[in-house]
Amino acid sequence: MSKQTKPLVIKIGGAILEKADALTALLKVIAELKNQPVVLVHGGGCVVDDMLCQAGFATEKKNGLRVTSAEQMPIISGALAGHVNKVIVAQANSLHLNAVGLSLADGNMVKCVISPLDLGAVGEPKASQSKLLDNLLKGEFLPVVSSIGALESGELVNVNADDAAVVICQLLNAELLLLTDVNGVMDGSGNYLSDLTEQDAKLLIQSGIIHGGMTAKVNAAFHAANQLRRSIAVASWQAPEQIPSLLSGANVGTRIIPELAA
Ligand SMILES: Nc1ncnc2c1ncn2[C@@H]1O[C@H](COP(=O)(O)OP(=O)(O)O)[C@@H](O)[C@H]1O
Ligand SMILES: CC(=O)N[C@@H](CCC(=O)OP(=O)(O)O)C(=O)O
Repeated sequence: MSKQTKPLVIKIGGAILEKADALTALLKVIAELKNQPVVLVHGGGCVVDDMLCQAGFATEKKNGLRVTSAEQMPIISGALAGHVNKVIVAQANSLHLNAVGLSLADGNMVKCVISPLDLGAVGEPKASQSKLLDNLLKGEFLPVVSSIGALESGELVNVNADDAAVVICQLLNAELLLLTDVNGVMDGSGNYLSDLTEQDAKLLIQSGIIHGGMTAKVNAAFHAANQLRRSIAVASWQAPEQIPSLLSGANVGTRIIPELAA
């Protein structure tokens, strides 16, 4: 692995686990990315929905973000940092990817504060220390990171997985791919947009054309794009063979365009 190669953070939504062979297909593409350090950040919202429902909890979301009570945290952390994380790690290791499962709090990578959006035990993540990831990447491991974080006080918090991917990208000054179950962001006619500015995104969110989990994703992507001053791709995990061309700048999915401050 070249020390100069910028790491690539790939975020996958939980729905990939519900589509037979989709995760394996993506992992095979990752295995073929030569000399490219990769960190996989995953969600699992649909698994959390199922587990909360089985435990008798109702699911409430605001703009795609789960309102999280302290009583729900054992189930949510068990689903994301436990079940989903270990399924991905085991599958990656069956393809000899040298995967290691982590959460945001491991190695003090990320510190969280309670989100100001009145969502309960939901964390707003801040990049802290990259040493653990630097060492894992140097050792040619594949870090697989869940979106469970912790407050300075030690309490666990639930972090939206797109926000988790953005903070890991900031931590490593990495490239970021947000892979989801659709080909990108759609406009009001159902056409995929090849690029999206923040001004247009605000209008699409106000009119409800961008809604639910896509709102959280687009907001997270602008946060990253504006801070890193480069575009961020939102594309589908259903076509992982497109990842190499996406990395070389091909028009795949929707590019989230940064506001270029004067
Ligand atoms: N304008 C839009 N364009 C594309 N998808 C949208 C849009 N608005 C809402 N969505 C929904 O957002 C979903 C992706 O968000 P989410 O379910 O949170 O994905 P992930 O789990 O990959 O983070 C899509 O499956 C789609 O149903
Ligand atoms: C605060 C918040 O919304 N947390 C998310 C974390 C998982 C997630 O984001 O999963 P996807 O990427 O599959 O949507 C949740 O509880 O669903």
